[in-house]
Amino acid sequence: MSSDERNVQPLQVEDVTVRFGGIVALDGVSFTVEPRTIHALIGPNGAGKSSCFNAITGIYKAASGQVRLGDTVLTGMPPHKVARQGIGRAFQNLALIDTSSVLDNVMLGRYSLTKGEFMAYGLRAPWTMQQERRHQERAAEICDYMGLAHRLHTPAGALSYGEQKRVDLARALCVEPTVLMLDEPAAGMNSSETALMAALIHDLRDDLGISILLVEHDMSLVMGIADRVTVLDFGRLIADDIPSVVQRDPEVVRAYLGTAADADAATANESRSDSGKESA
Ligand SMILES: Nc1ncnc2c1ncn2[C@@H]1O[C@H](COP(=O)(O)OP(=O)(O)OP(=O)(O)O)[C@@H](O)[C@H]1O
Repeated sequence: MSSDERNVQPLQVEDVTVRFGGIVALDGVSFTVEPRTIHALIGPNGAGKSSCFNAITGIYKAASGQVRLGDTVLTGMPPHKVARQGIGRAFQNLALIDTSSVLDNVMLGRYSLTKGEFMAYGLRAPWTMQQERRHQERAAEICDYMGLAHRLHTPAGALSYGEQKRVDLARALCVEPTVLMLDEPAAGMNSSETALMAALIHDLRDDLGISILLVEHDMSLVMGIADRVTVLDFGRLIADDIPSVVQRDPEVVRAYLGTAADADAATANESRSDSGKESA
């Protein structure tokens, strides 16, 4: 699957705040995903990464601020319209239909592009049949690129975890994205599977010439492939730079080590109180 010279625009997150009642999940966050870069969004648990992804894709409503793709304001659009602007998203928790074939699962990704044509499909107008064939051919081409050509008609539930991850990615690619958003692509993978995923993300960027925004907890993956890293902590942006600078940023080190130190302290406290119980 070669690059089709997509017009890739910067994705700009501008002063975005997301609230849930009294909780500020995202607090005036701004950063830019430059065209054709691999951009990582990291932070400890509860930092606001998923809220940021959901605000970009229209699942959460921002209390203030806006998200733009080039000159197009995405804020306020429903998720399927955001997808139609060229924002593809793969999910951490695979949401595949186990009993449907790989091709049918991937075709679901085409929905946002074909929305509005379904009435005509129902009436089986000749031009819609041609359209559907074209969509299926494109979905099959994307599956081929993802190494799934021999699995097109296999039920998704019969695939290995690694293959299912690739089906989910193929589905995200079906909206012909200029920005591909990946939510913990290496979650649940061992080190060799993670290395393969890193190579795949690199190839996607290079072959398609698209931008990639990923949330990932695996720091070796992030630092190995990202051109730029944005770090969130308690909903605030604490760093936004190239990986080598972010790694040495004292506030980032504190955010991560602080979490680890707190966890150690909590464990130590628990074992202290447990031993206290035993001796009581
Ligand atoms: N739908 C929701 N309703 C209420 N609070 C929410 C909701 N979604 C997120 N939050 C809260 O917003 C804050 C940020 O959560 P978010 O899931 O965005 O963080 P995260 O960085 O993605 O965390 P993790 O790495 O654990 O997935 C947390 O305090 C969380 O409890």
